[in-house]
Amino acid sequence: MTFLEYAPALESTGLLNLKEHYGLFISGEFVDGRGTAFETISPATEQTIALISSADDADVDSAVVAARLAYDTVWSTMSGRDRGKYLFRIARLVQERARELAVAETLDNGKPIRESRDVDVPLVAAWFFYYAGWADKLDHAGLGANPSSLGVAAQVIPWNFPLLMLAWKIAPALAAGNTVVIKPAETTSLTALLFAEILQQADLPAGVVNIVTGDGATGRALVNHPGVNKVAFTGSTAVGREIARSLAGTNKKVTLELGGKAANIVFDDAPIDEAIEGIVNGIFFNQGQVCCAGSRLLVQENVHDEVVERLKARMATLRVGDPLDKNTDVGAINSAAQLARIEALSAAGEAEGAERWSPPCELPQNGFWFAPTIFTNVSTSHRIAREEIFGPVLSVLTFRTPAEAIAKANNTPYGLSAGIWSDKGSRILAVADKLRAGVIWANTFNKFDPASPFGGYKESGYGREGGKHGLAAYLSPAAPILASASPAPAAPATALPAPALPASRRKRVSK
Ligand SMILES: NC(=O)C1=CN([C@@H]2O[C@H](COP(=O)(O)OP(=O)(O)OC[C@H]3O[C@@H](n4cnc5c(N)ncnc54)[C@H](O)[C@@H]3O)[C@@H](O)[C@H]2O)C=CC1
Ligand code: BAL
Repeated sequence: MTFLEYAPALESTGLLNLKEHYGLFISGEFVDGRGTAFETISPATEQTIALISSADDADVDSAVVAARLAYDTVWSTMSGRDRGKYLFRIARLVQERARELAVAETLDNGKPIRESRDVDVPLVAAWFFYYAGWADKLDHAGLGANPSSLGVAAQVIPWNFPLLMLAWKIAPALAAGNTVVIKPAETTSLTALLFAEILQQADLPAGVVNIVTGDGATGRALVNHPGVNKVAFTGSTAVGREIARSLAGTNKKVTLELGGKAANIVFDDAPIDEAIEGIVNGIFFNQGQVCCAGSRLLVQENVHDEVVERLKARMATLRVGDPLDKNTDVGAINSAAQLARIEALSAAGEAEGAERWSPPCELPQNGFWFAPTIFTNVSTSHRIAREEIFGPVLSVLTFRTPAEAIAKANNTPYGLSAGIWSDKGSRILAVADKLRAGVIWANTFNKFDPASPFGGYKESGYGREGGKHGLAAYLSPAAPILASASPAPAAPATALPAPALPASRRKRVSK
């Protein structure tokens, strides 16, 4: 079924006016890609929404050339204050088109509309507002006076938060004075292309942001393009590792935000009602397709039975189904491939002896669905306790002492996030101090704020996004010019004048 046949069902929303075919966004215009176009479908129905262009190597090259030209001629020479005005304008336009963006995101990704509407899209606007404020304050980014932008940033993003990850990448890059070529994930390119329309509405100078759609081959061509100065990637640890390897020995600055296997630690003195909500939010938000999901529940042994019983009762209230229904709690899995991964790991959990439970729920016939699932009797050696499932599947382990909780929480190759639930602030601080995780929530989970740095240790990647750390990832310190004790030799009379450098790249002479 084509989108046009499917469209009447959406007309009731009165919001979406999608095209049948979306091109690449290069130098401020939509252009056809030279690769083979592909369909983007609704994971909740498997119906086609639109046809998306695919960028080949030549298209990627055009996008990088456009970004370089915009960097050299417009963006790196513009004042921070003026760059900030564009970011503010983008944030306002995101707010104006918020309902449309939320519906499109839910349609293309499968996440509940309640999340797109109340979390993803408001945070997108918040990210642009936040970094708009930074654009004329780069001297305070922690890199000394007059830090310089890097040049062209290549950004590759995943499908779990399509528009939000785009904002996490583009907003700090632009605020710092870089230009961008970004590649959305192949299953969720739609909202990036609606965002391109917003860039046109905002009159952002051509080439400052370019969007190339396609699969992993497009991403590979982009990150390896010699005209790129900075690479920012969010996605699987396997691809992150490949990117790190392929960029070793180049002078590209790299940030990688990869997988996770977060421990959500519940002590026996925790506020249990709040903890149950935090556990549910930690693993069922966005169907658990979240790199920082609280996928391992570590619960103190003496409250294990009570917590599991209350958790199951709460899970039985979750509504699974149509993501466009505002009462839905758990939507569709993003793709058939992701569903297959979740099913395979869950089957491995059962085969290894863990006890599996899901509330009774009727799943839709078409589309990609997985019921909220909890595994008890899990041991640390089980695959479901070690590997990222990236689905609505919780593995429950127990501990007796804080030391055991810390040891189990850190017993993972990942180090992205963790949660601690306890009534005692001193205990929370003492445990947090020993957890090897980049983000630690206390008596809450899955809270995001643009001012707060986000990123991991170990196989969860390196670098931080958000806050001034996220800004610094797109800057380099001004090169110091050392004052000489003896006077500098006079320039020969015939010397040519030095070429004028853009203001942001001029070096400061130390006093
Ligand atoms: N950290 C996170 O937020 C995410 C983690 N994942 C994890 O990865 C698993 C697999 O999901 P996938 O969609 O296959 O992730 P992936 O890492 O293959 O895809 C993420 C992005 O990277 C691009 N890509 C793929 N290969 C590339 C390459 N060689 N060079 C440059 N870009 C490339 C993709 O087109 C997509 O835009 C999931 O089950 C989950 O465990 C997936 C998505 C997001
Ligand atoms: N990649 C940042 C949001 C998440 O998946 O946890």
